[in-house]
Amino acid sequence: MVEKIGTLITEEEVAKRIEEMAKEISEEYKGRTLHLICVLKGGVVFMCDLAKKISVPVTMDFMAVSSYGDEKVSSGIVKIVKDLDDAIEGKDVIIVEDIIDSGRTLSYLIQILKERKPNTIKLCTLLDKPETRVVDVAVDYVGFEIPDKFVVGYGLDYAQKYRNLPYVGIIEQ
Ligand SMILES: O=P(O)(O)OC[C@H]1O[C@H](OP(=O)(O)OP(=O)(O)O)[C@H](O)[C@@H]1O
Ligand code: HPA
Ligand SMILES: [Mg+2]
Repeated sequence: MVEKIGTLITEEEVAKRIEEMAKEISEEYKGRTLHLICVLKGGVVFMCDLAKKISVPVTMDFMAVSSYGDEKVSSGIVKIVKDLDDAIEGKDVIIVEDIIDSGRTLSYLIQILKERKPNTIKLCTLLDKPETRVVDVAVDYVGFEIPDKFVVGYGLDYAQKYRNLPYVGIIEQ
């Protein structure tokens, strides 16, 4: 089935906002090395574009979690599919996500990663859907607040499709 996709945030708007976020992060982490943790798969497109605009030294690691499967509603269970390769003890970490929706994924991740004793740990997400929050999470960097709509593109999927769209879209039923 081919869904019809409407545009919510254009490619240009995303690029502009990512530049602003990268500038803010670069200023805050001046003189330090920043360890970016990408939450796969959704976070990968955003993290690549964000990292390219950050001016302080950056290292990267990747973690894969899954709670949505092929559905539009979270199963409520966050499953680690791939853990980090490297220790984060003493590092200045930012967890990079495509979206915070119920909050379950980031709340779970921050909890388990704090136990590994990073020097600092912050959260960064391209999209935030505040209306659908089930678990409270303090996010440090937010690209855009969006309404309660299932979105795709820029890393976000529906049944694994549409991650490569260069903009954020909404599936029109
Ligand atoms: O705030 P939440 O309700 O937890 O939703 C946000 C999470 O859900 C999606 O990932 P998903 O589990 O679908 O895996 P994916 O990144 O591989 O698509 C998205 O990429 C976030 O990681
Ligand atoms: O709106 C969404 N779209 C795609 N994946 C998601 N995972 C949580 N919310 C969403
Ligand atoms: Mg997903």
